[in-house]
Amino acid sequence: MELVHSGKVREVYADGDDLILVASDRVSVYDVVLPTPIPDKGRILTQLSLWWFERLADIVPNHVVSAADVPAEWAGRAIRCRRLEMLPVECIARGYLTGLGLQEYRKNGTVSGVALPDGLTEASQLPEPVFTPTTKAAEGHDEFITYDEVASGIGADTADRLRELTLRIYSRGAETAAERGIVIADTKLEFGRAPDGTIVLADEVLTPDSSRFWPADQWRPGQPQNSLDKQFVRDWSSTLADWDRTPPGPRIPDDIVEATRARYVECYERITGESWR
Ligand SMILES: CCOC(=O)Cn1cc(-c2ncnc(N)c2C#N)cn1
Repeated sequence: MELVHSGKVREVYADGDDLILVASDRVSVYDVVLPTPIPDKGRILTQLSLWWFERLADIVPNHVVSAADVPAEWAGRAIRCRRLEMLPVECIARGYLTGLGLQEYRKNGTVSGVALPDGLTEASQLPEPVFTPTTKAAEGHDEFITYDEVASGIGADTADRLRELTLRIYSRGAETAAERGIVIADTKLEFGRAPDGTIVLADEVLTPDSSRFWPADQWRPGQPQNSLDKQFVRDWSSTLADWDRTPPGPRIPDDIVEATRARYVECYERITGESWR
């Protein structure tokens, strides 16, 4: 099995015509992968992705071949996927304004070329979810691109399909999560094209690594929101006077590791309604 990509929190292997996506227990904050694993994080987020893939199958086909037919050492945290021709667009849907989207809005009043109402602030809910695609930058941060730039790159029909699918998947996810007391503020999806031209949902879907998960009962527009999953690590890391937020970063204390693991279990249990075994 050949390693074809090693990311911050995931590896991708080639196995014949398939790929194996392997989620690690690594956690990344402020774009730095910290050296201490969060036990079960990879398994929890993989099982959450699989739960969403199943429930989104009426909207879009997905790349999952098998969650069982993977090497034993990766059991539960790897997915065998069909190899697609990946579309070079990070398909982001935003229901709330924060992060780079808020920065863009404060500069231009738009995000990815989409005009937004005046007077929005940190964590404002948008009148309706917005498709704000970015490029897949090889290095550094992804760059916002407009819908027209997407269309000129991959064709208007495909761009339209990606926007429609991204917004429908986000809305389904956000509505489902809201019923469970979780705000999914935004999410990043990736799609590929199957040999017959079908657009297929790939990558991971609606996880706390690909999306912002906020506790709904603490939502207060006008201030940065607590991350449901990463806040303990963020708060702890911000108390470190002697860490300049460059790799490798300091070891995470046991209590923060355990509290963070518990939050990933909570995300899984609240979204799926199933207890984590
Ligand atoms: C240099 C960047 O490399 C990666 O991101 C690796 N990567 C490839 C894929 C992928 N390639 C085909 N078919 C797929 N189904 C998928 C998925 N998911 C995902 N990440």
